[in-house]
Amino acid sequence: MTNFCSIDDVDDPVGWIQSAVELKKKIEQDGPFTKNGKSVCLLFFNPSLRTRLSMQKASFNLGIESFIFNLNTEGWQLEFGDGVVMNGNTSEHIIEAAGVMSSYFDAIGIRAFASLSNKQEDYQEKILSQFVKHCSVPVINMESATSHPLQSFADMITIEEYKKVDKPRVVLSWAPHPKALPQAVANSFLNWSNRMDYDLVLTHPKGYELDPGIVGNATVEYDQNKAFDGADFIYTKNWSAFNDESYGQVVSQDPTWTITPEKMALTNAAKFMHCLPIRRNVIATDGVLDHESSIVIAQANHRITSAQAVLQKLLNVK
Ligand SMILES: NCCC[C@H](NC(=O)CCC(=O)O)C(=O)O
Ligand SMILES: NC(=O)OP(=O)(O)O
Repeated sequence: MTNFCSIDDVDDPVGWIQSAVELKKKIEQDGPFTKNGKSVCLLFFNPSLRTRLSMQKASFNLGIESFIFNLNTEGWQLEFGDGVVMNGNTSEHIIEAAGVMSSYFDAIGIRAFASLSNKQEDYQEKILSQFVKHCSVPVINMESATSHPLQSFADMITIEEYKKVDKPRVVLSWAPHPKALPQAVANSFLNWSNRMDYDLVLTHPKGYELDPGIVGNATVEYDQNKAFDGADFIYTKNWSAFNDESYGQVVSQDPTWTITPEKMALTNAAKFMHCLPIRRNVIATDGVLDHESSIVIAQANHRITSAQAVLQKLLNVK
């Protein structure tokens, strides 16, 4: 056979069906095909560099096969509503999609950013929660509407590695950005940092307050210079407004919040961190990013560490 384009290419269709039934049994008996016999599907509704590649690299390191699926551009448009009459634009319900993928893979990773237009749906985690509900295998959050735990796990590993005192002063600072970005990275950073032994400070302009339940025990300081005083780590991130009146909007692009070498000089020789991608000379200047105190590449490298740790624990592999 040279091609497989139609049944005309099949010399013995009935024989093929019979041998395929045997093949199915053999697949079930013979696996695993990779070192650990496991596979994961990584579903992306949004772009990615680090998450995609670190999850693939971590899978590779563990002998787990990873399959990438860019759902937005390559998949059927999914329906998430219960009881919907699907006579509109959506072609496949999450119930079937999750069921099928669960039958193929041992875990499913999802990246689905916030809409930034519907606060209730975003904070109810409309997409991630439907995958969790309808998948029968573990689901891995690869940045959802409100959180990015793989990032925060990597961030905490990085701080552990670079800290010089037992209880470092860790400052999460808002910085300007031309686009409206989710609160997910900042939320997760606060969630995870609140569980560590940090002197945790949050600084942002008025109007950028985050969910008080997530801010937790962090000290909120509206004066960025005061916040930076004595800091051991400066973790920078932009986020759009969380409050009901201006949810998901850019309410300030104040360039005085950009991280500069002068601001870094206020700290206790702090390390500079950012989850990346970063807009140079908007979030932080070249002078900050190119200085030896910037640990953004080491931080991004720990995305492999966190991904591998999560895959190991979830899939019970070594
Ligand atoms: N996963 C890391 C950050 C992803 C996203 N950043 C962005 O969309 C930046 C896009 C830009 O700069 O055009 C965020 O903030 O949640
Ligand atoms: N930090 C992070 O999640 O990067 P990507 O958006 O490139 O995956």
